[in-house]
Amino acid sequence: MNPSDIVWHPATVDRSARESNLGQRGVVVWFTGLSGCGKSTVANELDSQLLQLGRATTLLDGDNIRHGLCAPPPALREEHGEAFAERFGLGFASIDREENIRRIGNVAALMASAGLITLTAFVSPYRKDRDRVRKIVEEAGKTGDFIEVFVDTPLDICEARDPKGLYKKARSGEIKNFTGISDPYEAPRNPEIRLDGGKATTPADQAAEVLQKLVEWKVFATS
Ligand SMILES: Nc1ncnc2c1ncn2[C@@H]1O[C@H](COP(=O)(O)OS(=O)(=O)O)[C@@H](OP(=O)(O)O)[C@H]1O
Ligand SMILES: Nc1ncnc2c1ncn2[C@@H]1O[C@H](COP(=O)(O)OP(=O)(O)O)[C@@H](O)[C@H]1O
Repeated sequence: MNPSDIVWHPATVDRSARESNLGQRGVVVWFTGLSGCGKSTVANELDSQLLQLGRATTLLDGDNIRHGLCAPPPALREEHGEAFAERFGLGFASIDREENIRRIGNVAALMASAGLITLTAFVSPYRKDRDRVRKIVEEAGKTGDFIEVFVDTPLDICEARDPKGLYKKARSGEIKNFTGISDPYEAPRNPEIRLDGGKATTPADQAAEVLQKLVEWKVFATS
């Protein structure tokens, strides 16, 4: 197949019309960090705070997306067969994570193009993968549309929390390629926002810190 046979069709209703209808800019707020660092909790809290302010949002959470769009091979086998499951199912090898983030990065960019404040919560451990999403989102919109939020909670705190018992399994070798234990986490060098999970702050305060930046950066105005 020749890629040039697939031709972009310009939309009749453009992004700026959608954004002005909603009274906000479409952006991607990309939470990244170790398992258990607080990504989902803070992103959900931010989602609630934004809803209270009447903002149009959506939230894409790694755990949930891996139940559908990025399901693992065993979840696809019965419905689609072995070959399909092996080809399209995703685990946690670096190439699988790359495809996970590529798929979800494109989905997030589409949602931001629809004018939504798009919150995402993925471990997304590789800098290159996150930087690719930044590029996709900014090419679909403009510089400033991708807001990387590093939830910087030390590994020992994440491991002590271990809400799903995954660190315990990773330590015993039952789970392979576990981020922070047997797989790398490449911390962002210049995130737009860094939340210090090493100090005693509530998820509500952390979410409020992000919210304040969104207002400061004129994603929307508060009345
Ligand atoms: N090997 C390994 N490494 C990291 N995480 C693992 C692994 N196996 C399962 N889990 C669970 O899957 C959640 C991470 O999924 P993501 O899609 O966010 O991962 S990634 O961005 O593709 O790296 C992650 O969710 P969170 O704990 O919410 O971060 C874990 O619950
Ligand atoms: N700021 C915080 N202070 C204390 N505990 C927190 C904080 N943020 C999250 N938690 C707790 O840490 C655990 C892991 O949070 P979660 O949002 O599931 O992390 P992640 O999505 O990064 O895996 C949960 O039990 C949650 O209640």
